[in-house]
Amino acid sequence: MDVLKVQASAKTYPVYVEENLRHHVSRFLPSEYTAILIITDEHVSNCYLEDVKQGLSDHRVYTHIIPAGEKAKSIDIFYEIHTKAITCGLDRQSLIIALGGGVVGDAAGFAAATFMRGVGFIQMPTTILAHDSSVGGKVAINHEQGKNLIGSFYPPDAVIYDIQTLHTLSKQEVRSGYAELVKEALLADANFFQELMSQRLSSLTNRQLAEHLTKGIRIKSTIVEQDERESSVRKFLNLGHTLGHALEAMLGYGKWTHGELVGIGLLFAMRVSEKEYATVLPFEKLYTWLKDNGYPLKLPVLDPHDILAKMKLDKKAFNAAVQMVLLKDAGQPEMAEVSDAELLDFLESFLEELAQDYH
Ligand SMILES: NC(=O)c1ccc[n+]([C@@H]2O[C@H](COP(=O)([O-])OP(=O)(O)OC[C@H]3O[C@@H](n4cnc5c(N)ncnc54)[C@H](O)[C@@H]3O)[C@@H](O)[C@H]2O)c1
Ligand SMILES: O=C(O)C(=O)C[C@@H](O)[C@H](O)[C@H](O)COP(=O)(O)O
Ligand SMILES: [Zn+2]
Repeated sequence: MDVLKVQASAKTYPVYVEENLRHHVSRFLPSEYTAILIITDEHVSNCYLEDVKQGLSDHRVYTHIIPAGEKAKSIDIFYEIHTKAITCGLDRQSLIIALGGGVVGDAAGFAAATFMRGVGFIQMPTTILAHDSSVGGKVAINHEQGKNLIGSFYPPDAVIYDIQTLHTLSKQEVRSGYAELVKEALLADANFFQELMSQRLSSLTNRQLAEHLTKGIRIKSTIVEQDERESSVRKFLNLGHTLGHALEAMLGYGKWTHGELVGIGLLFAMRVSEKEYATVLPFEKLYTWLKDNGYPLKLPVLDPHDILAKMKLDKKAFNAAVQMVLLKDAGQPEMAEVSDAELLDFLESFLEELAQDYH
């Protein structure tokens, strides 16, 4: 089995990646817990909750099912998880397991970080995208006005990634997850980027998927180990997110997937980079790959001023100035401050380019 180790300041935690792990979770628990509360969503619970519970039959186990989708990263659901934890009698030696995609991981993780000021937490990702969200310790819920504005850094005790669960994902969710893999490739591994650009998502084999996920997790863990709390290089993992997050908040949480909008954000970051560094990036290659693989690229009509206002809520902003992750080349990210006037120009021409369908 592939077992990676991630070194955080508070602990080193294992990331297990293999098929069928959900049936044997007890084997992978890193310590004794007094009780376990599994948080999952309404889709994942139908497919996998029973399997996980059976593998934990030697423990006192409770479950709580939250709505599927981005709307569950809300203060109401967060409060609901706390209420459930209190009702079930969880104590400081108890464990919260997040069984699901990034939404469950982020919301349950933030509840675990705050319940009694922190209880045990294990990530059991069930989406491709969650190879990214389950590693690194970022946990959060959304504010109506902006993504992940209420959150914490709270590394898990372990990540148990049963990649057999990925077989039930919809095509849209496969696309969403691959956008984060493309982001990681663009940041750190130009060969991996080329490999992904020659991959049709509809013809992925299990082996290819496992290899891509392992490469993505390695890139992510290498970065977060250097800068857990995002004071320097971790900012690079936000490539494509300054615009992506702004659009998620503007278009209504959950209408588009996180990865779909990160895909558009990557294109925008490339265009800004090309202008800032007078360079040529593989914009056309990425655009064509996104299009060929069915990513939606047509945005509704949006006012660049409104987008800019949302971009300023980005957590990387400094003194009200937008800081973007740009690329000097594939594998060479840089942070740069981009002025409001420049951004308005870039946004206007980018939105026009997308509206004209580029080709
Ligand atoms: N914390 C981080 O570092 C980090 C990193 C990247 C993204 N995120 C966050 O992750 C979230 C997106 O995560 P996501 O894309 O996993 O979305 P998600 O959790 O909403 O899952 C997507 C959909 O797939 C369903 N689903 C999940 N697993 C399934 C399975 N195995 N089979 C069938 N259906 C399944 C879910 O019910 C949901 O409807 C966003 O909120 C984003 O901000 C966080
Ligand atoms: O782990 C990170 O750091 C990331 O930026 C990964 C992103 O893919 C992820 O979407 C993250 O939640 C964004 O963080 P935020 O701090 O911009 O909310
Ligand atoms: Zn992301």
